[in-house]
Amino acid sequence: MSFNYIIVGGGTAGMVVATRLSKDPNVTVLVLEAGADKSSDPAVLTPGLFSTQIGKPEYDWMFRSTRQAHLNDRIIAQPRGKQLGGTSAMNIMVIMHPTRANLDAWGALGNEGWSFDELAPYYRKMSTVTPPGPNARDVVQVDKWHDPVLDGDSGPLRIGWGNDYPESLHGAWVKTFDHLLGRGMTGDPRNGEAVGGFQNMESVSPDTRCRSYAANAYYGPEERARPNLTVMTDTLVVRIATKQTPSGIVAIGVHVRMPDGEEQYFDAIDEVVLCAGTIQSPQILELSGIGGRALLEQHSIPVMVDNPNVGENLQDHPIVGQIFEVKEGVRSLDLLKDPGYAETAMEEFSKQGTGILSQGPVTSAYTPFVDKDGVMPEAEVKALFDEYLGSKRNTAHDATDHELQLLRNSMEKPGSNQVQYHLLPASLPVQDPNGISPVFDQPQVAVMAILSHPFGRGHVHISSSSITDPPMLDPRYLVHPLDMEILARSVQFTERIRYPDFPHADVSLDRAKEIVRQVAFSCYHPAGTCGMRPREARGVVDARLVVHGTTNLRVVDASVFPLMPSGNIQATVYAVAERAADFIKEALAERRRASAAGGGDNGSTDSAGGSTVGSVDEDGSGGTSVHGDSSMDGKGSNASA
Ligand SMILES: Cc1cc2nc3c(=O)[nH]c(=O)nc-3n(C[C@H](O)[C@H](O)[C@H](O)COP(=O)(O)OP(=O)(O)OC[C@H]3O[C@@H](n4cnc5c(N)ncnc54)[C@H](O)[C@@H]3O)c2cc1C
Repeated sequence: MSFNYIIVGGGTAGMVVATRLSKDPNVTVLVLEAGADKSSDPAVLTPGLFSTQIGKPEYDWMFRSTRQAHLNDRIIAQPRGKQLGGTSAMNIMVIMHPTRANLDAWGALGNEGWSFDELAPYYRKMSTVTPPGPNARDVVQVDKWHDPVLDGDSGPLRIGWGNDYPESLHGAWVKTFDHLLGRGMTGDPRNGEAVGGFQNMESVSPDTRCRSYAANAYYGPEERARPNLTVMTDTLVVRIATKQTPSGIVAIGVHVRMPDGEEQYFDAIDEVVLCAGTIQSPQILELSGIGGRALLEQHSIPVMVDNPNVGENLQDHPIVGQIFEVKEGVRSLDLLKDPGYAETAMEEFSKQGTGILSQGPVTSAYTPFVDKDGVMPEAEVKALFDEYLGSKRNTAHDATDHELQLLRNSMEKPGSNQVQYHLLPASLPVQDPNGISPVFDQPQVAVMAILSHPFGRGHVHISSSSITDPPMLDPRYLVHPLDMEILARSVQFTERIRYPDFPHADVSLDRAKEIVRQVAFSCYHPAGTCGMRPREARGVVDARLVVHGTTNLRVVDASVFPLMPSGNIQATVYAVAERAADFIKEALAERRRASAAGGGDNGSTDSAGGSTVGSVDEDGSGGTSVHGDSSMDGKGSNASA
C-alpha cells in the first residue's frame, strides 16, 4: 500500500501534521502510532487525574536515564506518552511561551526564517483561547496581564483557564510574587518578555472541562471521517526504508510491526515525516542508517547518511521540587488518596465540570535571576557568566562556544524571564526510580524551581539494532557548572516564596546545591536531539526540517529545537508542527507547479533545496492547482489556514 505522506508517530506534532496535510483531499496520509487510541479514557481526559498514567506501560514508554553523575548518581525517570496524541495525552496541560530572545537565537544559529516574530502566528493558529471566567478574574486576576490580541480564535487546541482556583493557593501565589518582585506581571507572558507570578493558561476545553490534546483537538469527528487519512494504532515503526539517488538519500517507505507481530511495509510517495519525539526520532534515524558511522557499524547497520550529530545536543529542564505540608483546609490533590473524597470529586466533575479535578493543577511564575536575597543585581549575574564561561570555562558540556555566547546574550537581555517556578498542589507524582521522595501523612504542595536555559548537553543513542530495546538516554543534567550555580540560587529563592514576610533562615548556597543533587529530576521537556542547524554546525535537519543528506525525510517534533525554549514546551511543539505542515504543503505546491510547467520528472526541487520523489499528479490522484490553504511565503511569516 502506498501513501503520499507517512507520518511516523501519532503524537503531539504528528497529529498536527496529519490533520493539516489531509485537509487536501488529493493527498493520502498514513499515521503510524505505536500506542493505542485512549481518547475516551477518563485517566487521559480528566485534568486532575494527569498523574495516574505515569509509570503504566499502557500509557507511558517509561524511559530511564543512565546514572547522572551530577545528581548523586541517580537514575532519572523520563515518561513519554505511548498513545495517540503522544505526550500531549499525559502532560500537565500547562501552556507557556518562550522568550523572544530564545526564539531569535534559533535563527542566529544559522536557521534562516526562524525568529520569535516568524513563529508567533503559529501559536495563534494552533489554538482557540476562551476568555477567563469570574474565578480566574477575581482570584488570580488574569485581566491584569491577559492581552486578547495574542489569543488564537479558530485553532484546534482549546486553551483557557480553570474555574476553581482557591485563594489559599493560586491566589496567594500570585500575590506572593507581586510582593517579592515589587510589582505585578509586567505584561502577557506570551509576549516573550514578561516576568512575575501568574496563573498560566491550560490546554483544557472550557466547554467539556476535559483535556484538549492532539488526539481529540486535531483528530476530532471531522478528521476521523476523512477517507484520505489512515491512522494505525498499536503499530510499531521498525525503520524507514531509503535508497541512494544522485540528489541524495530518498525515503521510500516504512517497515512496521503490526499488532499481531507481523512485519509489514508501506510505500511513501512524497515524504516520510518522523514525529516520534526527542528520544525515539533519533533512535529511528539511527536504526534506518542515518547517524554516526562508528555507532551504526558497531550495530551492523548499513550507513546511509554519516552524521554523528543525530542524538546529540539533548537538552532538558531540570526541576527541583521542594515539598511542604499544608495547613488543614488548604486543598491539595493529595486529598484524592482518600477514596471518599475522590468519589465526591469525581461526581462533582462529571455532573458539573467543576472542582479539584476540572482543571490543570499548577500555577506559575517567570522571574529574572534570583537568589536568597531576591532579584540578583545585574553585576552579579555578569560576574557569574564571566567566571563560568570565562576563567572557569568547562569543555565537558558539549555546546559550541558560538552557542554558549548566543545563549548568554539572550539571557542577558534585560526584562525577560530566566527562571521558572511552579506551584503544584500535590506531593510529587513522579516515578522515582530511587525511592527518595519523602512521604508525609499530611497533604502537601510542591514549590518547583526550573532551570529555563540549560548550558549542558546530553545525548541519546541506540543501544542495539532492535527497535524494542530502549535507547541509552544520558541527559547529563548539570554537566555545565553554570547550570548548578543558577539552579541552586533559584532553590535559595524558594525559601523566600515560602516565607515572603516572616524572618526566614537563609539556605546556604552549598546546602542549595546539595538539595539540587538530591532531588532534581526532569521537567519532562527533552528536546534538541535532531537539532535544526546547518550540518557543519552540529545540525541534523535544515531550516525546513529536512534531514541533512536526504531529499524527502523531515523530522517534526521537539527533537528539532536547536535551543531549549524557556517554559513548558508543548505550545512550541504545536507551533513548530503547524509551521512544518506549511513547509510540506509548500513543497507539494512547488512540485505541482513544476509538473504543470512540464517538468514532470521524479526529482523536482522543493523549497528546502532538496528534491522529492513522485508527486500527487504522477500518482494520478490530483489536479495541478496549488492548495487553497497553502499560503506561506518563502520566509513563512504568515500561518495558512
Ligand atoms: C508527565 C509530563 C508532563 C508534562 N507537562 C507538560 C505541560 O504541562 N506543559 C507542556 O508544555 N509540556 C509538558 N510536557 C511535555 C510535552 O507534553 C512534550 O514535550 C510534547 O508533548 C512532546 O511532543 P512530541 O511531538 O515531540 O512527542 P510525543 O508527543 O511524545 O509524540 C511521539 C509519538 O511517537 C510515538 N512513537 C515513538 N516511537 C514510535 C515507533 N517506533 N513507532 C510508532 N510510534 C512511535 C509515541 O508513541 C508518541 O505518540 C510534559 C511531559 C510529561 C511526560
